[in-house]
Amino acid sequence: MGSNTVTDQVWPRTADWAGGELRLGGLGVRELAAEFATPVYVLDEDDFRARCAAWMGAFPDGDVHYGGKAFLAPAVVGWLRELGLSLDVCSGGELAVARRGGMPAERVVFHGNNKSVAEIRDAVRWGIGCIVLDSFQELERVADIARAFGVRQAVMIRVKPGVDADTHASWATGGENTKFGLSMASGEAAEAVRRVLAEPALDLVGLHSHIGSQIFDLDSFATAAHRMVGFLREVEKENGVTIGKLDLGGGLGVPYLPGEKTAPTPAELAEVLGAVVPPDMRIALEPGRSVVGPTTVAVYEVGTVKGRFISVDGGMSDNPRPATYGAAYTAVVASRASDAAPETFTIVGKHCETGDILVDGVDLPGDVRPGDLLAIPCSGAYQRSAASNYNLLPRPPVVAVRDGAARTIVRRETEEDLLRLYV
Ligand SMILES: Cc1ncc(COP(=O)(O)O)c(C=O)c1O
Ligand SMILES: N[C@@H](CCCC[NH3+])C(=O)O
Repeated sequence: MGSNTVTDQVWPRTADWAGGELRLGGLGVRELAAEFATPVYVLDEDDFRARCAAWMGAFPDGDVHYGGKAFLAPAVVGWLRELGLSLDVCSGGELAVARRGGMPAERVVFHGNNKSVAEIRDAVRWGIGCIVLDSFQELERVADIARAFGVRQAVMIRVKPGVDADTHASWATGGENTKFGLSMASGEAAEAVRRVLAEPALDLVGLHSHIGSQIFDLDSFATAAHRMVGFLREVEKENGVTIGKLDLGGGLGVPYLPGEKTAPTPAELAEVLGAVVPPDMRIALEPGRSVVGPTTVAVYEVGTVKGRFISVDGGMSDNPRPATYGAAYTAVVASRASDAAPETFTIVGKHCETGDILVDGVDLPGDVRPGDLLAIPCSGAYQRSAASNYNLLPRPPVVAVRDGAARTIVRRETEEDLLRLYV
């Protein structure tokens, strides 16, 4: 463990080491921690932009909608806008951030299995590009609201393609046994197509499916695409219409651990889909994790070392993934070099639960001590966006680094923020 190396795929593009210190975007973590305090999420903006560009390059004739649920901030919306991506939102809150970030309404798609009437009204009033219908009740609601505003609302229908992708059960959404979408197999989805086509206030622009998240197997995407293409052609024929767009959702996985299998690239996904989807069908994709996950490094300060337990200044409130899903991470001592022999440690947070573990077993220099900075890579997706105030910890900031400059894009919560809701 003499000198750290950043040769592995889990680190963002601009990560490097100087004298045992991790540098991101040209800035050392010690300097970042001194300026922004810890815990802090450091986002490599060049890496984010490069990942967006890779998606755009892989689907030059399609649409890339960033899955905002993975991580969203007005600054991120600005980058997406500039780079030509569209944006998926799944709540009124995400919609508000899209708006704050200046995303044109027509480039925003609204998802969710239970959008409220208020959310739908707000979206339609704003002129949202598309609403993805998830149930018959919602179909009626959106039609009523569009009629009331005197507009014809563009919609897609979310279809269950009947594909059980190989991933954590909580993240698999393409099978019959999921709350999302309408079943292709039972005829529900075909009935939804008929009802939308019969409704003058709705404009059916495409069909949508999303088989789940953190998926490495491109065959699952191919199978879903194959079923969706077949279904789309079938309903086109039955109804004598053309449905231009096939939105195949997000879900491409990323490696969290050194040496883990590499993730398929957007280009590889495009190649697989290109063999299944006819060229006259416009493809849309909704990558979230594969855009933002690897861009961000979580930096914590060690507070205590007790036997094999290293306690840091965050925990399950800023990263609920290990406690919720048993998600595995790696970590390094990022603030100094050490020649001490490695020992296996468990990195824990400061919450009142034994399950408050961030990294369950990682080799670190045996002389790790209070004041050291630990860096956990691949911390960009479903962490800050899923953070809570459990035990009334303020949620950490997200700092974007680029070319030797750092700027806060989400600030740290303060005690005042925590107290503001109490009446
Ligand atoms: C409809 C939809 N689109 C896109 C995504 C983004 O998925 P991921 O972050 O796995 O790419 C999700 C989340 O799984 C989703 O539910
Ligand atoms: N929250 C999950 C992903 C959920 C996918 C959202 N549609 C995770 O941490 O990996």
